Amino acid sequence: MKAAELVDAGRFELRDRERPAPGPTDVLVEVSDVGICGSDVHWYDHGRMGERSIDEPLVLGHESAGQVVAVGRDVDRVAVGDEVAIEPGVPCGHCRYCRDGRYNLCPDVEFMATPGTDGAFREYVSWPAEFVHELPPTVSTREGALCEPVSVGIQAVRRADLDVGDSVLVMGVGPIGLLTMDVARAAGAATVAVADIVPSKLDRATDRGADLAIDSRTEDVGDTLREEFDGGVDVVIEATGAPPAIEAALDAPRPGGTAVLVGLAPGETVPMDAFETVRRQIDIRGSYRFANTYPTALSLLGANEVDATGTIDVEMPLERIGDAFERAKTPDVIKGLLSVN
Ligand SMILES: NC(=O)c1ccc[n+]([C@@H]2O[C@H](COP(=O)([O-])OP(=O)(O)OC[C@H]3O[C@@H](n4cnc5c(N)ncnc54)[C@H](O)[C@@H]3O)[C@@H](O)[C@H]2O)c1
Ligand SMILES: C[C@@H](O)[C@H](N)C(=O)O
Repeated sequence: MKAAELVDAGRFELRDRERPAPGPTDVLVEVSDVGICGSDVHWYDHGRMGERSIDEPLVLGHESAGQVVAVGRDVDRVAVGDEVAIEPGVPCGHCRYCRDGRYNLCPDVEFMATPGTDGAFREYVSWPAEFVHELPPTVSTREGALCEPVSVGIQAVRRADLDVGDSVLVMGVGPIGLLTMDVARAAGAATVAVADIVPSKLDRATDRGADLAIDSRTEDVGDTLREEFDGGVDVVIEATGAPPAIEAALDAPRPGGTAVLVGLAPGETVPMDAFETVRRQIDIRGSYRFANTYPTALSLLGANEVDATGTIDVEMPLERIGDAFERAKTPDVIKGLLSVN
């Protein structure tokens, strides 16, 4: 089979590899679509992520879907011919976090496209059957691949304890922010505001139904929201990872409101007005990856509550992976997708 290996920063090579054989509890998936995530682009640009580097060639891609072409002898959840979304993180299954259902916090999770666990930019993936999810007939494999970023949004909205009728600010409308906006709406948000520093992104969010778009280069997000929403919004979801935006996000909830931090800012510290956080009794919560979200993502996609394919701006075959990554890096592009088979 063909596999796109990242062999060095900025350099993919398409190589022949042995097609994997599924173990007794695995399925073999013929991969059809794989999204390009910001973390893939980071690996591509730098060849490393924090302390970890690509000492061996690494196959990127953790937003994937395809068709089951073989199943292990103990598998009965899915069958040959089923189209499935592949959930990229396989936790240990027995630590305290796995046991209480928060398997996104498992310290021994094997997550696709990180050193030691190849991702899905290849023709076939063998994966535990427990972590593939059959697509309903109304969900395409292109949408199935994007269950992953939709899941990040579902996790964030759940962490926010968002209530019907809430007002929400989504800070940053890249793929995670845009999809989170849809999920928040589906969860009952009455009003969704967005903030970004790129006008085309704000326009895109407005086209997708944002009620208020704030250019945070020229406006103070907290002040604008306090004015528009009688003291601030109920829920803020931070989806930039940019320290100034995180700082602004912490200032935006109304008294008694919640700020959920999704954006990753490795190694950064962000000032927080501790007095105001206490006085306004703000809940600040982190939201990391996702657990038990794929069935919900599939329901939302099947019901057209989330427009995942509307985020795809660049679509290329696996052979053009380098071009696709270069295009995915440009600020006007929301999501890149590679067609594999
Ligand atoms: N917590 C998790 O599990 C998880 C999962 C996936 C992604 N992430 C993180 O979420 C963040 C968003 O992911 P993405 O793929 O959408 O990223 P992205 O870079 O495509 O989008 C970020 C958006 O934030 C905007 N932005 C940047 N600086 C800003 C500022 N100062 N004020 C307002 N807007 C600003 C950008 O213009 C862009 O539209 C990233 O930090 C990513 O690493 C976290
Ligand atoms: C969750 C996933 O999308 C994120 N990029 C990660 O690697 O953690």
